[in-house]
Amino acid sequence: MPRIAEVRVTPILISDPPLLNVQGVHQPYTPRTIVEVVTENGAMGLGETYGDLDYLKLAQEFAPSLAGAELTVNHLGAGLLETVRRVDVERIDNRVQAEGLRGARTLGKIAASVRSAFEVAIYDALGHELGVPVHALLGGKVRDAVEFSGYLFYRWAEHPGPDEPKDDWGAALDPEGVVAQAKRMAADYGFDSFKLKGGVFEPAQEIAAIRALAEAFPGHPLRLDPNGAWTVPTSLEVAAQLEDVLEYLEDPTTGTRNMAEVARKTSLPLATNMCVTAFDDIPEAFACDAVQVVLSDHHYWGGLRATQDLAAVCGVYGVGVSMHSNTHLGISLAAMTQIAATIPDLRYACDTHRPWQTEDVITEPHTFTDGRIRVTDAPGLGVELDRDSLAKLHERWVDSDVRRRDDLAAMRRVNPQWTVPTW
Ligand SMILES: O=C([O-])C(=O)C[C@H](O)[C@@H](O)C(=O)[O-]
Ligand SMILES: [Mg+2]
Repeated sequence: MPRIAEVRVTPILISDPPLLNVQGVHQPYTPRTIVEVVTENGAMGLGETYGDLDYLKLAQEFAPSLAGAELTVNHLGAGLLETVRRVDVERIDNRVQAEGLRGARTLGKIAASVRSAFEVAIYDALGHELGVPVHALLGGKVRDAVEFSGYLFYRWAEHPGPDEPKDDWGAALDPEGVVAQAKRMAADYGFDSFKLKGGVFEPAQEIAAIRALAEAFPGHPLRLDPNGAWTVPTSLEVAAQLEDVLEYLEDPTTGTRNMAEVARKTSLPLATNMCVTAFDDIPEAFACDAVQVVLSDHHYWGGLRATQDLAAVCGVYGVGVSMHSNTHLGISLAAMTQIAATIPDLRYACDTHRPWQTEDVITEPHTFTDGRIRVTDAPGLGVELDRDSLAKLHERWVDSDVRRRDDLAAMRRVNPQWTVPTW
Protein backbone atom coordinates (compact mmCIF):
# COMPACT_ATOMS: atom_id res chain seq x y z
CA MET A 1 0.00 0.00 0.00
CA PRO A 2 1.31 3.50 -0.72
CA ARG A 3 1.96 5.62 2.34
CA ILE A 4 0.85 9.12 3.25
CA ALA A 5 3.71 11.61 3.04
CA GLU A 6 1.98 14.80 4.09
CA VAL A 7 -1.38 16.08 5.27
CA ARG A 8 -2.45 19.72 5.07
CA VAL A 9 -5.45 21.24 6.84
CA THR A 10 -6.52 24.69 5.64
CA PRO A 11 -9.29 26.77 7.23
CA ILE A 12 -11.13 29.08 4.84
CA LEU A 13 -14.01 31.53 4.89
CA ILE A 14 -16.48 31.48 2.02
CA SER A 15 -19.13 34.01 1.04
CA ASP A 16 -22.65 33.02 1.93
CA PRO A 17 -25.87 34.82 0.92
CA PRO A 18 -28.42 36.09 3.49
CA LEU A 19 -30.52 32.90 3.56
CA LEU A 20 -33.12 32.74 6.33
CA ASN A 21 -33.98 29.83 8.59
CA VAL A 22 -35.47 29.28 12.02
CA GLN A 23 -32.20 30.14 13.76
CA GLY A 24 -31.76 33.47 11.97
CA VAL A 25 -29.82 34.26 8.82
CA HIS A 26 -26.62 33.01 7.22
CA GLN A 27 -23.59 35.18 7.95
CA PRO A 28 -21.80 36.96 5.08
CA TYR A 29 -18.92 34.51 5.50
CA THR A 30 -18.91 30.96 6.80
CA PRO A 31 -15.95 28.71 7.68
CA ARG A 32 -15.02 25.42 5.99
CA THR A 33 -12.04 23.14 6.49
CA ILE A 34 -10.12 21.79 3.48
CA VAL A 35 -7.92 18.70 3.83
CA GLU A 36 -5.15 17.65 1.43
CA VAL A 37 -3.52 14.23 1.68
CA VAL A 38 -0.31 13.78 -0.34
CA THR A 39 1.09 10.29 -0.92
CA GLU A 40 4.75 9.27 -1.10
CA ASN A 41 4.24 8.94 -4.87
CA GLY A 42 2.98 12.51 -5.16
CA ALA A 43 -0.72 11.67 -5.62
CA MET A 44 -3.06 14.07 -3.90
CA GLY A 45 -6.48 13.66 -2.33
CA LEU A 46 -8.97 16.32 -1.19
CA GLY A 47 -11.51 16.42 1.62
CA GLU A 48 -13.81 19.11 3.01
CA THR A 49 -15.84 19.49 6.18
CA TYR A 50 -17.40 21.98 8.57
CA GLY A 51 -15.03 24.75 9.54
CA ASP A 52 -16.21 25.84 12.97
CA LEU A 53 -13.34 26.11 15.39
CA ASP A 54 -13.88 22.83 17.23
CA TYR A 55 -13.93 20.83 13.97
CA LEU A 56 -10.83 22.66 12.83
CA LYS A 57 -8.92 22.09 16.07
CA LEU A 58 -9.65 18.38 15.95
CA ALA A 59 -8.61 18.14 12.28
CA GLN A 60 -5.40 20.07 12.93
CA GLU A 61 -4.48 17.94 15.93
CA PHE A 62 -5.26 14.68 14.10
CA ALA A 63 -3.57 15.43 10.75
CA PRO A 64 0.10 14.97 11.76
CA SER A 65 -0.60 11.45 13.05
CA LEU A 66 -1.38 10.33 9.49
CA ALA A 67 2.08 11.09 8.09
CA GLY A 68 3.73 7.74 7.29
CA ALA A 69 0.46 5.80 7.64
CA GLU A 70 -0.87 3.51 4.91
CA LEU A 71 -3.27 5.11 2.46
CA THR A 72 -6.29 3.24 3.87
CA VAL A 73 -9.34 4.35 5.82
CA ASN A 74 -9.99 1.70 8.48
CA HIS A 75 -7.46 3.08 10.95
CA LEU A 76 -9.05 6.55 10.95
CA GLY A 77 -11.63 5.85 13.66
CA ALA A 78 -9.19 4.60 16.30
CA GLY A 79 -6.65 7.36 15.56
CA LEU A 80 -9.27 10.03 15.80
CA LEU A 81 -10.64 8.64 19.05
CA GLU A 82 -7.17 8.96 20.50
CA THR A 83 -7.00 12.58 19.34
CA VAL A 84 -10.42 13.33 20.79
CA ARG A 85 -9.15 12.06 24.16
CA ARG A 86 -5.99 14.13 23.87
CA VAL A 87 -7.60 17.38 22.76
CA ASP A 88 -8.68 19.44 25.72
CA VAL A 89 -12.44 19.19 25.29
CA GLU A 90 -12.86 22.24 27.52
CA ARG A 91 -11.37 24.31 24.75
CA ILE A 92 -13.98 23.12 22.30
CA ASP A 93 -16.39 25.94 21.81
CA ASN A 94 -19.89 24.89 22.78
CA ARG A 95 -22.02 27.73 21.51
CA VAL A 96 -22.41 26.98 17.82
CA GLN A 97 -25.98 27.93 16.99
CA ALA A 98 -26.01 26.48 13.46
CA GLU A 99 -25.82 23.10 15.12
CA GLY A 100 -29.51 23.47 15.97
CA LEU A 101 -30.23 22.90 12.28
CA ARG A 102 -28.67 19.46 12.25
CA GLY A 103 -29.81 17.88 15.48
CA ALA A 104 -28.00 17.21 18.71
CA ARG A 105 -24.50 18.58 19.01
CA THR A 106 -22.24 15.77 20.20
CA LEU A 107 -18.53 15.26 20.26
CA GLY A 108 -19.17 12.01 18.36
CA LYS A 109 -20.73 13.91 15.46
CA ILE A 110 -17.96 16.48 15.43
CA ALA A 111 -15.39 13.67 15.32
CA ALA A 112 -17.36 11.89 12.59
CA SER A 113 -17.45 15.11 10.53
CA VAL A 114 -13.68 15.48 10.87
CA ARG A 115 -13.15 11.81 10.04
CA SER A 116 -15.18 12.21 6.86
CA ALA A 117 -12.83 14.87 5.46
CA PHE A 118 -9.82 12.58 5.88
CA GLU A 119 -11.71 9.54 4.61
CA VAL A 120 -12.78 11.37 1.44
CA ALA A 121 -9.24 12.72 0.91
CA ILE A 122 -7.77 9.22 1.29
CA TYR A 123 -10.27 7.73 -1.18
CA ASP A 124 -9.50 10.58 -3.60
CA ALA A 125 -5.74 10.01 -3.29
CA LEU A 126 -6.18 6.24 -3.65
CA GLY A 127 -8.27 6.81 -6.76
CA HIS A 128 -5.44 8.91 -8.21
CA GLU A 129 -2.87 6.25 -7.28
CA LEU A 130 -4.91 3.52 -9.00
CA GLY A 131 -6.41 5.60 -11.82
CA VAL A 132 -10.00 4.78 -10.79
CA PRO A 133 -12.93 6.90 -9.57
CA VAL A 134 -13.93 6.92 -5.90
CA HIS A 135 -17.22 5.18 -6.71
CA ALA A 136 -15.24 2.18 -8.02
CA LEU A 137 -13.44 1.96 -4.65
CA LEU A 138 -16.86 1.90 -2.98
CA GLY A 139 -18.25 -0.95 -5.03
CA GLY A 140 -19.09 0.87 -8.24
CA LYS A 141 -21.77 3.25 -9.45
CA VAL A 142 -25.31 2.06 -10.07
CA ARG A 143 -26.31 5.24 -11.95
CA ASP A 144 -24.57 7.64 -14.34
CA ALA A 145 -26.10 10.82 -12.94
CA VAL A 146 -27.33 11.91 -9.52
CA GLU A 147 -30.50 13.97 -9.24
CA PHE A 148 -30.60 17.05 -7.02
CA SER A 149 -33.48 19.17 -5.83
CA GLY A 150 -33.79 22.98 -5.96
CA TYR A 151 -33.17 24.28 -2.43
CA LEU A 152 -35.36 27.36 -2.00
CA PHE A 153 -34.81 29.87 0.80
CA TYR A 154 -36.60 32.92 2.02
CA ARG A 155 -33.88 35.51 1.85
CA TRP A 156 -32.97 39.14 1.94
CA ALA A 157 -31.62 40.84 -1.16
CA GLU A 158 -28.42 41.76 0.68
CA HIS A 159 -26.55 41.40 3.93
CA PRO A 160 -27.04 44.43 6.18
CA GLY A 161 -23.41 45.59 6.40
CA PRO A 162 -21.45 47.65 3.89
CA ASP A 163 -18.91 45.82 1.70
CA GLU A 164 -20.48 42.43 2.37
CA PRO A 165 -20.78 39.88 -0.44
CA LYS A 166 -23.64 40.37 -2.88
CA ASP A 167 -25.40 38.25 -5.48
CA ASP A 168 -28.14 38.89 -8.03
CA TRP A 169 -30.92 36.67 -6.66
CA GLY A 170 -32.83 39.48 -4.96
CA ALA A 171 -35.16 39.12 -1.99
CA ALA A 172 -37.68 36.28 -1.53
CA LEU A 173 -40.00 37.02 1.37
CA ASP A 174 -43.42 35.95 0.11
CA PRO A 175 -45.00 33.28 -2.14
CA GLU A 176 -44.29 35.30 -5.29
CA GLY A 177 -40.61 35.63 -4.36
CA VAL A 178 -40.35 31.90 -3.64
CA VAL A 179 -41.98 30.97 -6.97
CA ALA A 180 -39.69 33.39 -8.85
CA GLN A 181 -36.67 31.79 -7.17
CA ALA A 182 -37.92 28.30 -8.11
CA LYS A 183 -38.45 29.38 -11.73
CA ARG A 184 -34.90 30.64 -11.95
CA MET A 185 -33.56 27.44 -10.36
CA ALA A 186 -35.60 25.36 -12.83
CA ALA A 187 -34.40 27.42 -15.80
CA ASP A 188 -30.73 27.57 -14.80
CA TYR A 189 -30.29 24.10 -13.32
CA GLY A 190 -33.24 22.02 -14.56
CA PHE A 191 -34.37 21.00 -11.06
CA ASP A 192 -37.61 19.03 -11.07
CA SER A 193 -38.26 18.94 -7.31
CA PHE A 194 -38.03 21.76 -4.77
CA LYS A 195 -37.47 22.06 -1.05
CA LEU A 196 -38.45 25.23 0.77
CA LYS A 197 -36.54 26.06 3.93
CA GLY A 198 -39.33 26.95 6.34
CA GLY A 199 -39.52 27.92 10.00
CA VAL A 200 -39.06 31.55 8.95
CA PHE A 201 -42.62 32.89 8.86
CA GLU A 202 -45.95 31.93 10.41
CA PRO A 203 -46.93 28.46 9.15
CA ALA A 204 -49.89 29.94 7.19
CA GLN A 205 -47.45 32.00 5.08
CA GLU A 206 -45.30 28.96 4.38
CA ILE A 207 -48.37 26.90 3.47
CA ALA A 208 -49.29 29.66 1.00
CA ALA A 209 -45.78 29.52 -0.49
CA ILE A 210 -46.00 25.76 -0.99
CA ARG A 211 -49.47 26.14 -2.52
CA ALA A 212 -48.08 28.78 -4.91
CA LEU A 213 -45.23 26.43 -5.85
CA ALA A 214 -47.69 23.58 -6.45
CA GLU A 215 -49.66 25.83 -8.76
CA ALA A 216 -46.57 27.00 -10.66
CA PHE A 217 -45.10 23.49 -10.86
CA PRO A 218 -48.04 21.08 -10.93
CA GLY A 219 -47.13 17.50 -10.09
CA HIS A 220 -43.52 18.30 -9.15
CA PRO A 221 -42.20 16.83 -5.89
CA LEU A 222 -42.19 19.50 -3.13
CA ARG A 223 -40.78 19.45 0.38
CA LEU A 224 -40.99 21.84 3.34
CA ASP A 225 -38.36 21.90 6.12
CA PRO A 226 -38.93 24.18 9.14
CA ASN A 227 -36.03 22.62 11.09
CA GLY A 228 -38.22 21.57 14.00
CA ALA A 229 -39.91 24.95 14.47
CA TRP A 230 -43.40 23.59 15.08
CA THR A 231 -45.24 21.92 17.93
CA VAL A 232 -46.96 18.59 17.27
CA PRO A 233 -50.43 20.19 16.76
CA THR A 234 -48.99 22.77 14.33
CA SER A 235 -47.12 20.05 12.46
CA LEU A 236 -50.35 18.07 12.09
CA GLU A 237 -52.25 21.16 10.95
CA VAL A 238 -49.65 21.95 8.27
CA ALA A 239 -49.46 18.29 7.22
CA ALA A 240 -53.25 18.15 6.83
CA GLN A 241 -53.23 21.24 4.65
CA LEU A 242 -50.36 20.13 2.41
CA GLU A 243 -50.94 16.37 2.26
CA ASP A 244 -51.96 16.51 -1.39
CA VAL A 245 -48.87 18.38 -2.63
CA LEU A 246 -45.85 17.44 -0.48
CA GLU A 247 -43.52 14.59 -1.31
CA TYR A 248 -42.39 14.65 2.33
CA LEU A 249 -42.39 16.94 5.33
CA GLU A 250 -38.91 17.43 6.80
CA ASP A 251 -38.31 17.82 10.55
CA PRO A 252 -41.62 19.56 11.32
CA THR A 253 -40.92 19.16 15.05
CA THR A 254 -38.03 18.06 17.26
CA GLY A 255 -37.37 14.84 19.13
CA THR A 256 -38.15 11.22 18.36
CA ARG A 257 -41.32 11.13 20.43
CA ASN A 258 -42.83 14.22 18.77
CA MET A 259 -41.84 13.08 15.29
CA ALA A 260 -43.41 9.67 15.98
CA GLU A 261 -46.63 11.27 17.11
CA VAL A 262 -46.83 13.39 13.95
CA ALA A 263 -45.93 10.38 11.80
CA ARG A 264 -48.73 8.32 13.37
CA LYS A 265 -51.36 10.91 12.48
CA THR A 266 -50.42 11.94 8.95
CA SER A 267 -50.10 10.07 5.70
CA LEU A 268 -47.12 12.25 4.72
CA PRO A 269 -43.68 10.64 5.05
CA LEU A 270 -41.47 12.53 7.52
CA ALA A 271 -37.86 13.12 6.52
CA THR A 272 -35.06 14.16 8.84
CA ASN A 273 -31.57 15.47 9.16
CA MET A 274 -32.17 16.45 12.80
CA CYS A 275 -33.92 13.56 14.57
CA VAL A 276 -31.78 10.67 13.30
CA THR A 277 -28.25 12.00 12.83
CA ALA A 278 -26.08 9.16 14.14
CA PHE A 279 -26.24 5.36 14.25
CA ASP A 280 -27.12 5.49 17.97
CA ASP A 281 -30.37 7.30 17.11
CA ILE A 282 -31.62 4.54 14.83
CA PRO A 283 -32.96 1.81 17.16
CA GLU A 284 -35.40 4.03 19.05
CA ALA A 285 -36.50 6.12 16.05
CA PHE A 286 -37.06 3.16 13.73
CA ALA A 287 -38.81 1.15 16.46
CA CYS A 288 -41.49 3.84 16.82
CA ASP A 289 -41.57 4.70 13.10
CA ALA A 290 -40.65 8.33 13.83
CA VAL A 291 -39.10 8.95 10.39
CA GLN A 292 -39.69 7.53 6.96
CA VAL A 293 -36.72 9.12 5.14
CA VAL A 294 -33.26 9.71 6.61
CA LEU A 295 -31.35 12.52 4.94
CA SER A 296 -27.71 11.68 5.30
CA ASP A 297 -24.91 14.18 5.59
CA HIS A 298 -21.74 12.24 4.83
CA HIS A 299 -19.83 14.66 7.07
CA TYR A 300 -21.57 13.98 10.36
CA TRP A 301 -22.48 10.39 9.54
CA GLY A 302 -18.73 9.76 9.38
CA GLY A 303 -17.89 9.46 5.69
CA LEU A 304 -18.71 7.63 2.51
CA ARG A 305 -18.68 4.08 3.82
CA ALA A 306 -20.77 5.12 6.82
CA THR A 307 -23.32 6.55 4.36
CA GLN A 308 -23.44 3.20 2.58
CA ASP A 309 -23.93 1.48 5.96
CA LEU A 310 -26.74 3.90 6.77
CA ALA A 311 -28.41 3.14 3.43
CA ALA A 312 -28.16 -0.59 4.14
CA VAL A 313 -29.73 -0.25 7.60
CA CYS A 314 -32.49 1.99 6.22
CA GLY A 315 -33.11 -0.61 3.51
CA VAL A 316 -33.67 -3.33 6.11
CA TYR A 317 -36.31 -1.21 7.86
CA GLY A 318 -37.97 0.07 4.69
CA VAL A 319 -36.91 3.62 5.53
CA GLY A 320 -35.95 5.81 2.56
CA VAL A 321 -32.55 7.44 2.35
CA SER A 322 -31.41 10.60 0.60
CA MET A 323 -29.09 13.50 1.31
CA HIS A 324 -29.46 16.85 3.00
CA SER A 325 -26.88 19.54 2.38
CA ASN A 326 -25.18 22.29 4.24
CA THR A 327 -23.26 25.23 2.80
CA HIS A 328 -20.61 23.20 0.97
CA LEU A 329 -18.09 23.59 -1.79
CA GLY A 330 -17.17 21.45 -4.79
CA ILE A 331 -15.06 18.88 -2.94
CA SER A 332 -18.01 17.87 -0.77
CA LEU A 333 -20.40 18.02 -3.74
CA ALA A 334 -18.08 15.66 -5.62
CA ALA A 335 -18.05 13.32 -2.60
CA MET A 336 -21.86 13.51 -2.29
CA THR A 337 -22.23 12.67 -5.99
CA GLN A 338 -19.79 9.75 -5.84
CA ILE A 339 -21.46 8.17 -2.81
CA ALA A 340 -25.00 8.79 -4.08
CA ALA A 341 -24.00 7.03 -7.30
CA THR A 342 -23.32 3.81 -5.35
CA ILE A 343 -26.56 3.64 -3.32
CA PRO A 344 -29.01 1.37 -5.14
CA ASP A 345 -32.24 2.53 -3.50
CA LEU A 346 -31.92 6.30 -3.64
CA ARG A 347 -35.55 7.28 -4.01
CA TYR A 348 -35.42 11.05 -3.61
CA ALA A 349 -33.46 13.85 -5.29
CA CYS A 350 -30.65 15.05 -2.96
CA ASP A 351 -30.30 18.57 -1.57
CA THR A 352 -27.49 20.92 -2.53
CA HIS A 353 -26.55 24.50 -1.63
CA ARG A 354 -24.48 24.72 -4.84
CA PRO A 355 -26.70 27.35 -6.56
CA TRP A 356 -26.11 29.67 -3.61
CA GLN A 357 -22.31 29.50 -3.69
CA THR A 358 -20.40 32.16 -5.58
CA GLU A 359 -16.94 30.83 -4.67
CA ASP A 360 -15.22 27.47 -4.79
CA VAL A 361 -11.86 25.81 -4.20
CA ILE A 362 -12.01 23.56 -7.28
CA THR A 363 -11.01 24.68 -10.76
CA GLU A 364 -14.26 23.60 -12.42
CA PRO A 365 -17.32 23.85 -10.19
CA HIS A 366 -20.06 21.33 -10.96
CA THR A 367 -22.80 22.02 -13.46
CA PHE A 368 -26.29 20.52 -13.57
CA THR A 369 -28.16 19.14 -16.56
CA ASP A 370 -31.85 18.45 -15.98
CA GLY A 371 -31.15 18.87 -12.25
CA ARG A 372 -28.51 16.15 -12.36
CA ILE A 373 -24.75 15.94 -11.94
CA ARG A 374 -23.03 13.43 -14.19
CA VAL A 375 -21.04 10.86 -12.21
CA THR A 376 -17.47 11.24 -13.35
CA ASP A 377 -15.26 8.22 -14.07
CA ALA A 378 -12.11 10.36 -13.78
CA PRO A 379 -9.64 9.22 -11.09
CA GLY A 380 -10.56 9.98 -7.48
CA LEU A 381 -13.29 12.57 -6.99
CA GLY A 382 -12.60 13.97 -10.46
CA VAL A 383 -11.96 17.51 -9.20
CA GLU A 384 -8.83 19.65 -9.10
CA LEU A 385 -7.84 22.06 -6.34
CA ASP A 386 -7.76 25.74 -7.29
CA ARG A 387 -4.69 26.76 -5.29
CA ASP A 388 -5.13 30.49 -5.86
CA SER A 389 -8.68 30.35 -4.63
CA LEU A 390 -7.72 28.26 -1.58
CA ALA A 391 -4.98 30.78 -0.72
CA LYS A 392 -7.34 33.74 -1.14
CA LEU A 393 -10.08 32.19 1.02
CA HIS A 394 -7.54 31.18 3.65
CA GLU A 395 -6.19 34.72 3.73
CA ARG A 396 -9.74 35.92 4.34
CA TRP A 397 -9.94 33.49 7.30
CA VAL A 398 -6.64 34.79 8.69
CA ASP A 399 -7.78 38.42 8.36
CA SER A 400 -11.18 37.81 9.94
CA ASP A 401 -12.35 36.86 13.41
CA VAL A 402 -15.27 34.73 12.15
CA ARG A 403 -14.58 31.28 13.56
CA ARG A 404 -17.99 29.63 13.47
CA ARG A 405 -21.28 29.71 11.67
CA ASP A 406 -23.76 31.48 13.89
CA ASP A 407 -27.07 32.32 12.19
CA LEU A 408 -28.56 33.61 15.43
CA ALA A 409 -25.79 36.15 15.98
CA ALA A 410 -26.09 37.25 12.35
CA MET A 411 -29.81 37.93 12.85
CA ARG A 412 -29.13 39.84 16.05
CA ARG A 413 -27.02 42.32 14.10
CA VAL A 414 -30.34 43.43 12.58
CA ASN A 415 -32.70 42.59 15.42
CA PRO A 416 -30.94 42.57 18.81
CA GLN A 417 -34.10 41.10 20.46
CA TRP A 418 -34.15 38.08 18.12
CA THR A 419 -34.91 34.69 19.67
CA VAL A 420 -35.53 31.40 17.85
CA PRO A 421 -39.31 31.19 17.23
CA THR A 422 -41.66 28.23 17.80
CA TRP A 423 -45.14 27.95 16.39
O1 LIG B 1 -31.90 20.36 5.65
C1 LIG B 1 -31.43 21.14 6.48
O2 LIG B 1 -31.95 21.25 7.55
C2 LIG B 1 -30.24 21.92 6.13
O3 LIG B 1 -29.90 21.92 4.98
C3 LIG B 1 -29.51 22.65 7.14
C4 LIG B 1 -28.90 23.92 6.62
O4 LIG B 1 -28.05 24.43 7.57
C5 LIG B 1 -29.94 24.94 6.23
O5 LIG B 1 -30.92 25.03 7.23
C6 LIG B 1 -29.33 26.29 5.98
O6 LIG B 1 -28.41 26.36 5.16
O7 LIG B 1 -29.84 27.28 6.54
MG1 LIG C 1 -33.39 19.65 7.05
